[in-house]
Amino acid sequence: MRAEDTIAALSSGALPAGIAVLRVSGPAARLAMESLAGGVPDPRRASLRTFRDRSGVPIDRGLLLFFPGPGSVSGEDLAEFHVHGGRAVAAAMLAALTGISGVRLAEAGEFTRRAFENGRIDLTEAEGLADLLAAETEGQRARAMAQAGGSLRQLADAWMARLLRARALIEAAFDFSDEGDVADDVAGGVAAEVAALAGEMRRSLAEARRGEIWRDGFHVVIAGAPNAGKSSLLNALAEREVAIVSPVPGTTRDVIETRLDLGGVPVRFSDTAGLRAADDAVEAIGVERARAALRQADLVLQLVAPGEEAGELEGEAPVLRLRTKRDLAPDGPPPAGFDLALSARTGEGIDALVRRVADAAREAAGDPARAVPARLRQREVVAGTLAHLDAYDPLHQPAEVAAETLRLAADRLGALTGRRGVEDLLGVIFGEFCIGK
Ligand SMILES: Nc1nc2c(c(=O)[nH]1)N(C=O)[C@@H](CNc1ccc(C(=O)N[C@@H](CCC(=O)O)C(=O)O)cc1)CN2
Ligand SMILES: Nc1nc2c(ncn2[C@@H]2O[C@H](COP(=O)(O)OP(=O)(O)OP(=O)(O)O)[C@@H](O)[C@H]2O)c(=O)[nH]1
Ligand SMILES: [Mg+2]
Repeated sequence: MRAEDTIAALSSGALPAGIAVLRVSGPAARLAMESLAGGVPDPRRASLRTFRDRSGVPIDRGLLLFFPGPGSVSGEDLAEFHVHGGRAVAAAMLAALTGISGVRLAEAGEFTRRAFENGRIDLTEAEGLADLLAAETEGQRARAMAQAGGSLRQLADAWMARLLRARALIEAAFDFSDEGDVADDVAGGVAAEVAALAGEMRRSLAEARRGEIWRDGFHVVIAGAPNAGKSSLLNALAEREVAIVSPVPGTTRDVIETRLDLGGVPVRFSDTAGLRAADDAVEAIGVERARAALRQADLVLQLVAPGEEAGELEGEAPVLRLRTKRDLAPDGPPPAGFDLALSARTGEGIDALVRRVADAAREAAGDPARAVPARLRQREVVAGTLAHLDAYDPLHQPAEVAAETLRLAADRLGALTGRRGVEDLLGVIFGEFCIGK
């Protein structure tokens, strides 16, 4: 990537569409506007123009916007061509734009990458933008919007400020001491502050699963003996035939997943193979997968058919015990030892179950706007910083070693916002975007 390149792309979605937006960012953006529209409009004012190819033949009539750098979203001169959203229109516009010397097609995420490289946004905000584009539920949108707006950056900046202050105190005490030593009272005060900061980071990491739930979904695993009615329940929840249902025990082998939006929280339901000592080799693999799913679950629905006993389950997730096929004994008393009775056939109890799961998911996910290091990348940075902070022991370490430990911690923490040590990761982070973003 070269910053002197000007990049162009279709930034709006699949064609055909009502309108297509083509964006051009970089030093040749003005030239592009002059070449296609015959001039540069006033900044940030929509202007109706005829766009022409290099021979002067009209391509379309549309709106042109100019966002001068460095105040634009990318931090560079940025032009937007809003045209009719036909395939041939967009293709002709892109051909005309890339025909201009110095203008080429953008790669995935390259506009956002430039915003990062020009200091308009930090890495956590770029990751928040990626989440915003991927958001499917209301809670996901709210969470991503907060992070794109800087919630996690502010947390990272506050941590960094405390760390830098601790370093400054140590370095100053260093400079003023005769023996190159740090007085015990200064060292002790800094150690207390570093321990407090480490405690806060540890609590934040402990909440990381909440952020992951907003991003990936609250994971509900449907488990139980063969024929308990697991796949029937999955289909009832999904309101379509996702999984094969049959009277043959051992029908399901793969883990079959369906995603629902429950009150704004993304929830993943996994139907699994019936748990038993399987003779069939393929079924045994399925049972192993079911066990693995149980270990990953946030909540387990343990299904038990009438006349059967609830067995022991693997994993540590909370369990809701459900008596299935309620229609076979509709007038019996509520079964003892069960949270709910339901019937996939009549639908009885399904709404109550959905409410229970939605409450559990909401409770586990917490406040969507709360800033937590949710992504693996973010968690690794915080855990790595924490490892340095935990190693800090100025009362027992030589002063230079202690000071170096804090320097390493700050270096590591800098990677959270991307100010340091992230060069090799940039391709991974921005490659996740679509072209035109
Ligand atoms: N057409 C279009 N819609 C869009 C975007 C865009 O780039 N183009 N956005 C892209 O993601 C989002 C909006 N975000 C934007 C943020 C800042 C500026 C901007 O030009 N800021 C200038 C001027 C501010 C002002 O006039 O108050 C600045 O910061 O100096 C534009 C869009 C969503 N919708
Ligand atoms: N009467 C009645 N039958 C049901 C109900 N739910 C499931 N069944 C029947 O029970 C049998 C097994 O249902 P499945 O949903 O395939 O059971 P499963 O737990 O997925 O079974 P495996 O995949 O083999 O572990 C099928 O014949 C279903 O039609 C129900 O609510 N009422
Ligand atoms: Mg099944």
